[in-house]
Amino acid sequence: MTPAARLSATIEVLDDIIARRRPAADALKDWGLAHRFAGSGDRAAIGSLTFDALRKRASSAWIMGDESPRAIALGMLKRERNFNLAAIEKLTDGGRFAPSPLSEDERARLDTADVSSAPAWVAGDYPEWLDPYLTASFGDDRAEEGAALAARAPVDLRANLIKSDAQKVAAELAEYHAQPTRWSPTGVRIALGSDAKAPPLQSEPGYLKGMFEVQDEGSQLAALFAAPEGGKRVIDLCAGAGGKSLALAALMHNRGEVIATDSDKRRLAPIYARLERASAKCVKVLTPRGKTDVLAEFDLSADLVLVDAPCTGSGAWRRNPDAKWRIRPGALEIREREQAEVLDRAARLVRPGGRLAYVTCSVLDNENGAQVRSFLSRSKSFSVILPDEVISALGERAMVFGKAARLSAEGILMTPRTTETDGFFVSVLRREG
Ligand SMILES: C[S@@+](CC[C@H](N)C(=O)[O-])C[C@H]1O[C@@H](n2cnc3c(N)ncnc32)[C@H](O)[C@@H]1O
Repeated sequence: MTPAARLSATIEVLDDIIARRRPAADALKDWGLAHRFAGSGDRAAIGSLTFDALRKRASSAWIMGDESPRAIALGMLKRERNFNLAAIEKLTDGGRFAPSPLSEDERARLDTADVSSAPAWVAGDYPEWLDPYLTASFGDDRAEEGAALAARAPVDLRANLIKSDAQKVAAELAEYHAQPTRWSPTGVRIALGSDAKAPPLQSEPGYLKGMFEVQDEGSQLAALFAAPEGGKRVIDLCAGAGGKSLALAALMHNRGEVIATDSDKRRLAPIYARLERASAKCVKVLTPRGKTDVLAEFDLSADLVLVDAPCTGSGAWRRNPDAKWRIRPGALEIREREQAEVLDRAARLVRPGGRLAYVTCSVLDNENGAQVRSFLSRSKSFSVILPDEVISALGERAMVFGKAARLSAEGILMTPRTTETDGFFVSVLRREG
């Protein structure tokens, strides 16, 4: 396909996503099924154009004065891909399979419009209704924080300490210019090229041998800040596909036990293959069984309970940009209720003197600081471990990290703008002994 035909396809896919409120992955899959002539390179290119357009949806529509899929795609070429007017005209020359030529108005806007006078939710590319929530988290910095959440994310890997380390993984992936990350001692980062194409890492021998997993640096830091100790009992209450369980097991050097469970057995299913590949032998998976409490025997027994809570995922908008336009106020309320429930369940499992680490990949205070404050008002035997103490797990990097991240009375907030990670909140609480 020509670049112009790929742009036409992107507009078609965006139309499906926006008009029918469909998840981007479903719309892209259906487009591929209906256009079997498109090769894998075409699909990847259309996918990255679509995700770029979704990242910059509000600001692209703003500069074009139009919210149509065509306007969003054209605006994105200017905002995200830095195409000048001549380059965009070349893609819209009206040729076979190309989008129709630019109108006078489109030409003028692509030439001169910018977001300098736009409201914060436009400059920060997030839904208008979330503006008060992001103001609560970031105040006057919300447009810049939003813009950083609307940028592309690099690919982050976590070296599996059971089999390897960050230096070895970076050397193994030298062809992709992999570099150790700034904060996480287990992190390795690969920057994306200008076309946003990710390297096929899951076919790498090092991946197949369990040397590394794909995991954002912020998620790695959340596991590190939870400070699991070898030889102890750790419960990963919301284990999902096991990203944190694997990181915890590696930090514990496979000593002690990590009990991984989740309320949804379908989400847990991929954990088995991942544990096997990583040789994470200290992880025991407990599959939920109807109404039976599979953790009943563990009350007051855990040295550490990790709650990687169900959340809006607003901290991961860089990786999942259609989620930010699909989220609704009702969904935020549901997540808040689930978070409170899971925190209360976790509290019952923590032994006296043990710890509870509460983690979200959200930047909304309702899901973070407010949730912790509300938990503390219900659970008088817990108190927050000061963030300065928690981040000391970073050793000599802690001081600089403490200046970059937002530390509050409840915990630590990382964001793409401040720590160059996904948005993650971590609060570590101790039960009195
Ligand atoms: C953020 S995801 C977990 C991601 C996972 N820890 C990882 O690192 O890959 C949140 C998980 O919480 C689970 N969940 C939601 N409510 C729960 C509850 N009441 N008890 C246990 N798990 C719950 C969801 O099924 C989901 O898998």
